[in-house]
Amino acid sequence: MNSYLTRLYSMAQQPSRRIVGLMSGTSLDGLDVALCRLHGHGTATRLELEHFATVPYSNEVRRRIREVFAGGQVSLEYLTLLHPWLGLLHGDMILQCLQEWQVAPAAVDLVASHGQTVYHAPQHQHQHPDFPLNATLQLGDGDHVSVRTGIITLSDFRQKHIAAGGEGAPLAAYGDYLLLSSTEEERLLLNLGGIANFTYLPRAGQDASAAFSTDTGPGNTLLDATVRAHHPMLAYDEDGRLASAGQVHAGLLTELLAHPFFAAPLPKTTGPELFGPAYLRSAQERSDTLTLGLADTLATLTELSAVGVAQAARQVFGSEPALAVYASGGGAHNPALQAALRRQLPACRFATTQQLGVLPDAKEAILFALLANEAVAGQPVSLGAGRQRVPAVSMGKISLPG
Ligand SMILES: Nc1ncnc2c1ncn2[C@@H]1O[C@H](COP(=O)(O)OP(=O)(O)OP(=O)(O)O)[C@@H](O)[C@H]1O
Ligand SMILES: CC(=O)N[C@H]1[C@@H]2OC[C@@H](O2)[C@@H](O)[C@@H]1O[C@H](C)C(=O)O
Repeated sequence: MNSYLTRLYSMAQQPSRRIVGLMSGTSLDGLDVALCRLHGHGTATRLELEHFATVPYSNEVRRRIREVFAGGQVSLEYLTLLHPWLGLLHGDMILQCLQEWQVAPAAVDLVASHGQTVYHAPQHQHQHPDFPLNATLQLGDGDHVSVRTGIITLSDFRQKHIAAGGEGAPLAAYGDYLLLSSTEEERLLLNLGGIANFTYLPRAGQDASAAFSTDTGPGNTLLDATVRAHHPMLAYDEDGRLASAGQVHAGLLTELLAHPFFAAPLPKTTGPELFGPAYLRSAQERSDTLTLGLADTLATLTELSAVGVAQAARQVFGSEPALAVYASGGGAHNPALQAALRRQLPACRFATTQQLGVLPDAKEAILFALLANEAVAGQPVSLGAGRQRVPAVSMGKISLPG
């Protein structure tokens, strides 16, 4: 029998597994690397985060990803070359982290690699007549990660979710449900990444089918793109200082919110394919705000992200949602965005996932480690046939190093 399959089989029987979870998100800030020890599986899962780092992307790496990122017309050759190249880069970044943490690659059971989303195409967004289906594409080939690191690697998680009837995202519902449900309170886990999304968790032990995840609209992606356009040397508006000095422009906000995405029923997914520079420019033209100052534009985009979250919450929880909200993702570090969220959801209680023992920046990489643990040692996680088509499937393609 293939020795790697034997290894896979024996690790599935182990009481715990050491898994490196990876996430490279829509902000293109870098590769999140989370070395986790996962005990058990399913609702009995216990996770210890041993080490975490975000390995920053150089401007050159970001430039190469942007050649194909969320773009309409891209070079097929460039796309073909970038896929293995990113896999090798991610493999090297893993080895760099393990060396810094003094952990031998042989001591790691699995790598769980999300890869880099370069195009997300739910059917409601692409509406291509030839293809009545959801689709999504992540680059960073798993075989290259596996051969470069010598570690069995799971990758390309989102395809199974689509094959089983979902939109390929958000996948956070699985991890949030297994790790962060509480018997004491219902919770909203709010990821403030390039795209904002939340997971609703009923009280643990209640009807799991009520749990679901949905995107809500832009998080940081438009903020970052606008800052970069004005200050090419800046990656984002640190601590929301620029936005805090501005005023929300009501006319621009109205035009931004006029997009049908915001009124669409939940759950839904989106990406920078929709919430990109063209979307912003169109709203600026309609509201005659093309020459609006940077601070006021950023203040308005910050309010847009918060209103997107609030509108989605109101679609489910009524006009005055009064939930315990736990933020994660880079936007959790943005005081201007946090203030806008409190304005938009005054009856909610806000904290970060740090209060639940989960590092806000590590949560997405941890999710993929957990999904790999379920694929190898668990059973398909069933949240029931509730609001979100949350298919009970194992996810991830397995790459063997040899
Ligand atoms: N101190 C800060 N002040 C303001 N914004 C911040 C701060 N730190 C991080 N951010 C924002 O968070 C972003 C990175 O967040 P994160 O890593 O969660 O995004 P991502 O995972 O790439 O996105 P997605 O979840 O959509 O894939 C940065 O690009 C920036 O916009
Ligand atoms: C296609 C894709 O990569 N979607 C991401 C993106 O980033 C945030 C939001 O949009 C979420 O839907 C998803 O990632 C998280 C990890 C998820 O699947 O839950």
